[in-house]
Amino acid sequence: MTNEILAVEGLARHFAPHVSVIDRLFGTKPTENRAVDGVDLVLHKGETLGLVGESGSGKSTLARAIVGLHPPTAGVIRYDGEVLPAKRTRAQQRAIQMVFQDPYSSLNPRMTVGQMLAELLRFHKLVPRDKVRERSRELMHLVGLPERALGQRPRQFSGGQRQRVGIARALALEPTVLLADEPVSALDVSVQATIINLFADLKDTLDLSVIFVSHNMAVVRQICDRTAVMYRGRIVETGSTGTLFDDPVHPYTRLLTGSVPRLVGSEGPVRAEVEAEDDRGDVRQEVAASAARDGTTPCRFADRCPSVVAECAVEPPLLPDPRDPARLAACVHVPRLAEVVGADAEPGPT
Ligand SMILES: Nc1ncnc2c1ncn2[C@@H]1O[C@H](COP(=O)(O)OP(=O)(O)OP(=O)(O)O)[C@@H](O)[C@H]1O
Repeated sequence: MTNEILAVEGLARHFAPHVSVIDRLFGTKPTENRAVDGVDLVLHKGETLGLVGESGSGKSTLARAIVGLHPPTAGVIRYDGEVLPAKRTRAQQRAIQMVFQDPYSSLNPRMTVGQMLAELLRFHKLVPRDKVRERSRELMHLVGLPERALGQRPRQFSGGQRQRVGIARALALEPTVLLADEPVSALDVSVQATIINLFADLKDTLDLSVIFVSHNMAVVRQICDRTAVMYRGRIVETGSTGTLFDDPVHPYTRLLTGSVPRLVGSEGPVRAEVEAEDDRGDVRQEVAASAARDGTTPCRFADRCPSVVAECAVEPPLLPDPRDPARLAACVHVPRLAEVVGADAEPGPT
């Protein structure tokens, strides 16, 4: 008996390299972009899992792969225990839906909201034809928009209202898993809270399981049960949100979480970009030299890590079993850090 709704196993998504004029001139071979490079992750039923990391760490690519927009280079995605095939059935497509950062670019500007919803409901045969209007009205009610919104086009809405339309469109397909990719980062701060609250309400009302991708640590801290930290295509730490934020063990997580105000719901500036203090240049050079000499791959964070040591010339293994409820971190320091922070294991979500 498992309470997992989604599991990602060894997932990779690499992009072909961009060959520049300089590469052509000098005959150099650019390397492929390993945007997602061996991710193991589980999402439990009814849980909100935060996915954090700075820009370019691969969060959106991972989310898009899960929803089926990017075919994986390697690995599998399981939904309710079943491996999802390359070509998903309509029911499998419906089960995992995404809410995008910029709803404007994902909505057809020429169609009214009513037309968009009717098209989806009819295509997926979710309600009898004569019930389409009624279901559309229900969806407006669910996302807090008036029924008259059905007659309006995307440009007639404010940013927050457009995001509500984007959410209604995702919900029209009756998903059980919702991936929200930076759903509030394009909105005014005053509107962000209302959309966050809407997500929390919908999750409870509709019994959804949610992956919430965000730069905004304060929001993640507020709404996510567990959090996974991504760095250069890999998950470097996972744990229950409270523990991970209060006692981060991976140096990257420490920087990421330390760079934001502790106050939940704070409207202060939040930075996801982190810079390590550069006082370990000699060690970094030593790590790079020894990796080159021995043909090893250094830890991906070694070139920025404030805790870098000689052992970082060898990349730490991927996180162990993501089903382990204990907090996990892929770092050579973690056994030592874990000793310092005390008992590390904690019960997983039920
Ligand atoms: N379609 C694509 N083709 C080529 N490279 C891509 C594509 N999509 C993403 N990438 C690259 O993959 C890497 C990860 O990007 P991704 O958008 O997944 O990161 P992210 O963590 O979501 O960043 P952000 O928070 O800024 O959206 C980046 O180097 C990006 O340039």
